[in-house]
Amino acid sequence: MTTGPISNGPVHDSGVTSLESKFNSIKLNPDRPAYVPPHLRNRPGPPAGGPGPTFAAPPPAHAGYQQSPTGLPTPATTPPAARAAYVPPARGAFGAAPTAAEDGGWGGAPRRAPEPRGFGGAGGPPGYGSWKNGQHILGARNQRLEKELYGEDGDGSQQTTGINFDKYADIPVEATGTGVPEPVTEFTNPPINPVLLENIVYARYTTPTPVQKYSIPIVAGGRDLMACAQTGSGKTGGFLFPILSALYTYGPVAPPLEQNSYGSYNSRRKAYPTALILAPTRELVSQIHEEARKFAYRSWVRPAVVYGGADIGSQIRALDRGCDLLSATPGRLVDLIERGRISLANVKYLVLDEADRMLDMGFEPQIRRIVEGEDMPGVHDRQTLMFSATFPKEIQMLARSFLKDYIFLSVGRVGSTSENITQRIEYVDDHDKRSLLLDLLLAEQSGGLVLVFVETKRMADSLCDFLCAQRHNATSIHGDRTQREREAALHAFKTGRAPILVATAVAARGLDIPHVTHVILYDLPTDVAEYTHRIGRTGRAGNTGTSTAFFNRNNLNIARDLLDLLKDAHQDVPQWLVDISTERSFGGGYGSKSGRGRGGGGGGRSGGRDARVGGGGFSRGGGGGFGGGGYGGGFGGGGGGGFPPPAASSGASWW
Ligand SMILES: Nc1ncnc2c1ncn2[C@@H]1O[C@H](COP(=O)(O)OP(=O)(O)OP(=O)(O)O)[C@@H](O)[C@H]1O
Repeated sequence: MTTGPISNGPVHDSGVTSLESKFNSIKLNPDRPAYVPPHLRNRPGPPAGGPGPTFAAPPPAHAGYQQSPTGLPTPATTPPAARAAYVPPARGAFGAAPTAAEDGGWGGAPRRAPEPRGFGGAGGPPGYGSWKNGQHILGARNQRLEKELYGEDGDGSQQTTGINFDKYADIPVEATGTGVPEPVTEFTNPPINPVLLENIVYARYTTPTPVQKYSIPIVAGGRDLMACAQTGSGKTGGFLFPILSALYTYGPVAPPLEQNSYGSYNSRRKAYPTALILAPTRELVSQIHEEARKFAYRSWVRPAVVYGGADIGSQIRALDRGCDLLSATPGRLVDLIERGRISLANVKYLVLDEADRMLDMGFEPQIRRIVEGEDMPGVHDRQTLMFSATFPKEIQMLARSFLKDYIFLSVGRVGSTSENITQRIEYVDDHDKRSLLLDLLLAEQSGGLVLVFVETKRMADSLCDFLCAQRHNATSIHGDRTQREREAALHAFKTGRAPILVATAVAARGLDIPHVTHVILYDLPTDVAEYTHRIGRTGRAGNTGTSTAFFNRNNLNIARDLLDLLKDAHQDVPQWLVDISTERSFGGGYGSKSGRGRGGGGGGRSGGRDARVGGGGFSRGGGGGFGGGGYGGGFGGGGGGGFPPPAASSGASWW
């Protein structure tokens, strides 16, 4: 290597001097009414005092709660008797308890809930339940399916919680908005439906993470939610748990009349999901779908998934087998809506996962079309939930049009990274990056998987080729690879056949891959929020991990935000980064991507604070601009320099 990287260690004079000379030539220029849940709105007749839905007695096959031969934990939380005639408790935030959700009960006499799809009720295949005559009929246990969904103890297929999992409890949480309910402290009934509790036990979750503790009662109380919580801290459960719990309690919603006018489905059957989860990448929606399958086990709810690049015919056939909770990428969803295969008329729960990404320039028009331009119920007739680890203020402001009187939840310090990740920043010029990468791979001791992020598809290919030529088992994932190739690459990586994955931003968000111990940012993104998501592929669920970011003069625009983020996460900060950032601060010029800079939108780095709350608490020199205190402030002022979404995110093709 001709120029060694500058390490994070103590900075010697010579290092500073050489850096100064490096940068010398650089010009730094740059009392609410009782709540009626969405399911129950527009129902004729008051449900007051009516009996709640009952769970049918479980079939004998699983009544005894035998120890599963798969070695899965045996649910001890819910004795069978409790499930046999479960009546949901009166819930503070809800109005009267709902009546039994009998067939036809949702929308008045002419509407009729569909018969349990395909499976014929209690006699359905093991593992799949149904809803009949207002009763939730659990499917029998299915050992093969349990093994598939939950893995076996120690088989490495599932993310296990790490030594720092309990420390999540110490993370400060801020919930703002009106009438924030008390968080739950445990997975218990109430408020969680017993069917879901069993599946949570199968998944070996013992304690809810902070975002789950808050989201469960918030969503159960009928509220909209914007939740900002660190990467790997359980946001998926944060939306799946309360939604599935409600679906198990209240049962299916009858499709509109058009569907049933002939008493049976015609050949062009339409899916009417009750819950819709939108996420930016195919791999992420697949992952969410797999999580949904885990927690929908034995219930009446049929999760489904649609995403681009895969055979649409088989996705349509899968929709025909049931689609109550749909995970989708926006493009394929629009396609299926246009083909008349999916209607959003029954959507009661809308989730935007990675919401800031879903609402940036690349996706926002599609999202707006799906939410406002099709047949989805309006904002007051559905619950809308948004989740991300980062939430720039400008995106929060944009998001408001999709939400009603929402609660903003912030888990952890301002848009912060998890302290479970040891973050290193190395100064390295472009021509030395390959050499440093090889050094890092050689020094890799953990035996874990290494994820290497690059900025372009071409770079992903060429770096992967280079690593293979250097006898490293590497593979790559990016937007120019076919879906089959992408899936094969991910599989090879997960199983350790190719323990190095070179990826573009397509793998930056949401992916939860066990045993990723090191994330290397070979190229730094232009935006610190993206940095947060990329390094967040390690250090998940209380596990520890390391990230190494390669920094050079091309990354000056991110220097100050990076510095602040490292400090917030109590990381070692290289002195040269402090120097560069200081120089930048006084030199003026480089616009901050985050809105944290001068004249910024009054926001935190990645927007970990409720944009409705004025005062710009996390703003540095920011203009406030959101009403200056209290709620409901206007969206005036703000100044420039806030958060222009990264140019790169104006479309998906770059990844
Ligand atoms: N209560 C829990 N107990 C144990 N493990 C959990 C719990 N909740 C979630 N997990 C596990 O933690 C891991 C991370 O969860 P998840 O993928 O939902 O994180 P996330 O917050 O959505 O991350 P990202 O911001 O990257 O999307 C997953 O493997 C999940 O199975």
